[in-house]
Amino acid sequence: MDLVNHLEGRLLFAVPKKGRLQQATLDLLSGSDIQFRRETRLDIALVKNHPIALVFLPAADIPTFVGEGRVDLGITGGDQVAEYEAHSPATEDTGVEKVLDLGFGQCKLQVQVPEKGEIKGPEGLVGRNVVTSFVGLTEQYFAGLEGLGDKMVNGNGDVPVRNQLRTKIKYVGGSVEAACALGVADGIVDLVGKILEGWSVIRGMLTAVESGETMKAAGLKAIDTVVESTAILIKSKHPSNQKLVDMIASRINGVITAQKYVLCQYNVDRNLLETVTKITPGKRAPTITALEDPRWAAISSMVLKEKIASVMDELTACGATDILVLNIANSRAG
Ligand SMILES: Nc1ncnc2c1ncn2[C@@H]1O[C@H](COP(=O)(O)OP(=O)(O)OP(=O)(O)O)[C@@H](O)[C@H]1O
Ligand SMILES: O=P(O)(O)OC[C@H]1O[C@H](OP(=O)(O)OP(=O)(O)O)[C@H](O)[C@@H]1O
Repeated sequence: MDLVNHLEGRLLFAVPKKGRLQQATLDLLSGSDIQFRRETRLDIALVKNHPIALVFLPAADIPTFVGEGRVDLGITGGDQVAEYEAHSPATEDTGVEKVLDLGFGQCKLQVQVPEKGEIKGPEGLVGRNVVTSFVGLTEQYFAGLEGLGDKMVNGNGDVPVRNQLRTKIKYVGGSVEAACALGVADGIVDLVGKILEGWSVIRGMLTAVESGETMKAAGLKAIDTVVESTAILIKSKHPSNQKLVDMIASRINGVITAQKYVLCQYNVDRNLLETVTKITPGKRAPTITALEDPRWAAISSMVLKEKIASVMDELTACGATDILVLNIANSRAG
């Protein structure tokens, strides 16, 4: 099939073609009932049930395609958007707009140095060699450290900040963590992932901790954070079909909300209504239904998944009974 001729009239939606964000993105599309079949080796897939074409691109390239208005919508890391913005400042027609934070792909872009080396803080890297895949953000960061922060304008004959920096910043496309051991760098600026740790009894919620496995394995330690990131849905300044963009954003938001919340149902003596509704206030307000026994009421309320165990403990302690927790398949909120 000549795919290019089938793109006419379709909203172009860029999704990561590989890597850490791909599976969660595909799960979101499936939860949003965006149906497609991707032919082997093809980076464009036509959506069967909407006038949309998915374009599979490297996460790092998605902000450029969206920012230049070649693609209407995209899912990528907030770090990639920040990097794009560091070297391509937005104009009236170019640049990306953030639509939704998607919550997955949590990571931090950090300054790292050899654990056993002499450099203790980021100032120790000024004037030295730094290797990264995020050149724009790293230049901005060291410009700040070197006191060049307010001279970052490239136009009007100003010397680009890159040429004024004393720190030498070099680009590599991957395996950044090897640069110090190989003698190419004194320090690096690289991503450190976050993983869900599990239930914290102390905090009464699910907690995420830094993974840092790659960093530790390479004998490095983090000495500062340049940017924190999660996956985001972005759109171009003038999308070809704003109505469709709104529909997709609303569907994706529904899936994310459904993943974050559970529905908690229980019965309670009406005298306790004021107390228990403070424990389960819901997103807007809890639903209170009358029971056959006029002294009792049934309550139904959305509760953050990460808090449900402590909420159930509190409800039980207050005298609520028949507490049920149900998963939410999908949702739409106002
Ligand atoms: N360890 C990690 N934990 C969580 N999220 C990460 C991690 N590493 C990267 N990410 C997120 O995923 C995005 C894509 O990174 P990833 O390395 O998977 O891309 P890729 O397209 O496979 O690139 P490459 O070929 O350079 O590895 C990053 O921009 C970041 O937002
Ligand atoms: O904190 P961790 O969970 O160990 O993850 C961090 C690593 O993940 C990313 O690399 P990736 O594995 O995508 O490969 P790359 O080095 O080729 O970019 C990043 O660049 C780090 O090297």
